[in-house]
Amino acid sequence: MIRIKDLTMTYESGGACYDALRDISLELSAGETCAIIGPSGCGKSTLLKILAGIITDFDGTVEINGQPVMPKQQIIGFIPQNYGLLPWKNVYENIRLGVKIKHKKHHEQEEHLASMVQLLGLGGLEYRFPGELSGGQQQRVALARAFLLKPDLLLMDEPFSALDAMTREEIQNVFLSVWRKHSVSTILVTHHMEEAVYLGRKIVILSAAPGKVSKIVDNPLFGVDDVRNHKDFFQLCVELRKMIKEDWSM
Ligand SMILES: Nc1ncnc2c1ncn2[C@@H]1O[C@H](COP(=O)(O)OP(=O)(O)OP(=O)(O)O)[C@@H](O)[C@H]1O
Repeated sequence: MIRIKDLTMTYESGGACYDALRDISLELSAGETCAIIGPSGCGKSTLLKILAGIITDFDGTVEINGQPVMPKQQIIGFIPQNYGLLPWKNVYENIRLGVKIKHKKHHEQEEHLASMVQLLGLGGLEYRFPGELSGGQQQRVALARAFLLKPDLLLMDEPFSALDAMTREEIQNVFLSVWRKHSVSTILVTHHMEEAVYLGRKIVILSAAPGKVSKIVDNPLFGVDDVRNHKDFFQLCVELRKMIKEDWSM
């Protein structure tokens, strides 16, 4: 379980202090997915960095399975906005990196790695370096790395943003099928309402800066077969957009 209670995070820059996040409280059951949506600059990436253990200076409580965030002991998969690939390592090496760092048994991973490469459409690119890949291909490498790790918590910062519409839908489906197999607790940041409704069992709407929780929606459509073609899916997206428009204009 992920538990965030009264979280406030303040940045200091050029002698000025400002809150990036204020009084955030949120709970996520083990194996749940949560989509976070909020206006630019409201602190979404900051929240993920706190959960990843990259930012440690904050007020309030953040726990993963009853423990404070301890990246050395917990397996946390984090896909940042710039994908976090090492430019001097090829696709295979980048994908392996996470499990290598976590000292997982290597031979067990090899088969899994090969199927992940195929699943994410990276076949034939294994020996290319990140600088020789498109943005969408780099994003898929980052996804493969995170999926292979089978983390306790998966954090994704706009993970599908560089993909064209068709590939995006395909990879969202890949994500869901991997998630169904492993039930990884996942928090993803997105700017796309359809993506939030498709992938988030819970949808958290943050207000404009400093980010506060303005609404938590338990998504009744999460996991419904072929939901993108349901009229309820369109309806929920429209309702949430309306809610956001009112909230963000306040
Ligand atoms: N290292 C930093 N030092 C000072 N201020 C920062 C730092 N990182 C982010 N900020 C500021 O904190 C606020 C929240 O930033 P953050 O990147 O978390 O927002 P975001 O919601 O992810 O934005 P976007 O949707 O545009 O990616 C912004 O005002 C940003 O300028």
